[in-house]
Amino acid sequence: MVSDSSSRALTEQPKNGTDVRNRAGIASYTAHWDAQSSQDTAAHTSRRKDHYTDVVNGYYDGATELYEYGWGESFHFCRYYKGEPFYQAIARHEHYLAHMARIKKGDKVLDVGCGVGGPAREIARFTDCNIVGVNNNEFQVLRARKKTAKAGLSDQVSFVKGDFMALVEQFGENSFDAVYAIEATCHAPSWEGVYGQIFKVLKPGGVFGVYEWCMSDTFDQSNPRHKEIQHGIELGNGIPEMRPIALARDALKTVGFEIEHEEDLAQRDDPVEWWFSISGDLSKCQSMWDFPTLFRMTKVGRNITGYGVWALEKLGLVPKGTWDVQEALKVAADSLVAGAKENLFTPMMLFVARKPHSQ
Ligand SMILES: CC(C)=CCC[C@@H](C)[C@H]1CC[C@H]2C3=C(CC[C@]12C)[C@@]1(C)CC[C@H](O)C[C@@H]1CC3
Repeated sequence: MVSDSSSRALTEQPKNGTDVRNRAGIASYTAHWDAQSSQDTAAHTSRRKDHYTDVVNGYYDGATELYEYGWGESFHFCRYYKGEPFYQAIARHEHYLAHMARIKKGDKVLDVGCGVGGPAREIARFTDCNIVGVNNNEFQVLRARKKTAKAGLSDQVSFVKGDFMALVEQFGENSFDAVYAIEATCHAPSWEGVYGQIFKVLKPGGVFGVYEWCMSDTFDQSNPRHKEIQHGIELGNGIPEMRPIALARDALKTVGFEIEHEEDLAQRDDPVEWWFSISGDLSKCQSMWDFPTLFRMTKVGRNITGYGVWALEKLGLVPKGTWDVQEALKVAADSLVAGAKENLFTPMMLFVARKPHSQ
């Protein structure tokens, strides 16, 4: 059973016609970091973790429409096979997680940090399960509900505005057959905090599957180049603190999970790298349908988007600060590609973890 508070949230009516975004939050988003990675200290990190809701909401209030424009409705990366079109690969990555988390027909599943619901809709169709998506960004929750209604899936997939650091309060203990998170729990101030909540809302014997964003084992905080890449990934992606793989593994174990499988999917010997679609290299285009997605990341494509956002902001058609977030997204793309090439970062550290039956 879900708790009263979540039932209330599930029946909340969208505020039609109202822009729920926090404009001041968007305008001040980049101020959570010192612009120079060398000057961004432990005190900055600690402040971002204390104010993670403002950091993450400031980012997504500004970035969501840009994401949809540049990437679609599933806000994550994926592996690619040769000749595989972009959206097919994105969906396959979601199917793979559903398969690894053993999600089956009729299961009650929680999607932690569900974005605008692209993965939830796809996994619901793929497995015939029922999904609740939780997300602390109201703008995304409203968009997720709208898109889901349009897809005719509202009976199967619903969305709750809520904090992933307080899932028990929202849903009650032992509520879900399975939980998954796709490139979302890196926004949490601590992995122990969010994984601990996930552990509690899972039924005993239930599985948690996650694609985690991590710095790799070769990452060295004291190396200025590594720190520069880490800083760019944080600032460009609304992440209070980028942490190493070992910390995610330890956090899962500390809160009580048994890790059944782990694999950094970025380390597979893929002929098409996961980061090709943000590299701006048109020669890597896998299908003609992917041309628009790839073109947006070329120098010309980036400039067109940049001027477009600048003009929209001047005309008051997008909130003030959206241009800054768009600039931060360029930093994101460059830092992610650098992190991948230098083997310092993965967006697809897969963990499949089970809550013991005895709990
Ligand atoms: C932030 C986290 C944890 C996950 C999101 C991963 C990706 C979906 C995004 C990471 C960088 C983003 C960029 C864009 C779309 C979404 C990402 C790939 C753009 C392509 C959106 C359009 C802009 O003009 C350029 C962006 C570059 C970065």
